[in-house]
Amino acid sequence: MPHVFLPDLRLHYSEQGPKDGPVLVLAHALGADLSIWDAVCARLPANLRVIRYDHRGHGASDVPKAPYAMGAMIRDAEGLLDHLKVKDAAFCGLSVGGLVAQGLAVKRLDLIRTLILSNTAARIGHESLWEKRIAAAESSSKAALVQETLERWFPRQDLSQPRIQTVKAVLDRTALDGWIGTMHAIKGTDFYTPTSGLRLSTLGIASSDDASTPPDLVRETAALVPGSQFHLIRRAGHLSCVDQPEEFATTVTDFLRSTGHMS
Ligand SMILES: O=C(O)CC1=CCC(=O)O1
Repeated sequence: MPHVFLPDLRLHYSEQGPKDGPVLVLAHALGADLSIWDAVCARLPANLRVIRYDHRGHGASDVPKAPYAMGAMIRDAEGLLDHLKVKDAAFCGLSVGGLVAQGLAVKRLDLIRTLILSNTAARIGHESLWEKRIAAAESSSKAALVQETLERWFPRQDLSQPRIQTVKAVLDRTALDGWIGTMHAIKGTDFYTPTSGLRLSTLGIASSDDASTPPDLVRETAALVPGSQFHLIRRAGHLSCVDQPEEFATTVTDFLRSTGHMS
């Protein structure tokens, strides 16, 4: 799988579809990696060029020492798209990936033509929440961090289900520096004002059982961008792309067709 060599780290990414196809970029959640999109990617139209990447500190990207800044995470996405000479992409970010999506759209509107904000918000949680989570991650075991994350992301679900065990294996592999470093980036991020200034086609996707970024929060975030659309996925928790990949892929595809991003 390829890496792009950015000034301060190597970023891992993958591509599928024709090089001259309309581009969809997928950015994953905290502690995860690009594999959380596997089931969605298998259901996307073949004429899309789909680019996924691992945030710094995650997957097969390099793991700088914590803490990270949101500005650095946005620069990573910017560096990847510049390296691939991509313009006018649709950018779909889930949770912290959605923060990167908003920040990149604000910074480089030439790169992003269409925004998909999945299970995310202009601000995710309060500083005190992230301080508590960082302190807990620093003092307790990695197993405890993974377990409480799974319980929060997949509420009332049997965690032994194969698709959840696959996510668990990813979380188990994620470096603690990557996880904690990214929590610091989320803690300091509030995009309410910059996102309110965005003018581009935008879709918010929320899940009925997402306690981390509840439907009303996602709806309010998408509504910061005039003319935005909103879709609620039922029977899904924070990782809507894992819980309901068919509906996720259909929702994204229908939206991209409705905006003229793809045929
Ligand atoms: O861990 C959570 O509850 C939610 C979350 C925040 C950022 C992210 O990617 O997931």
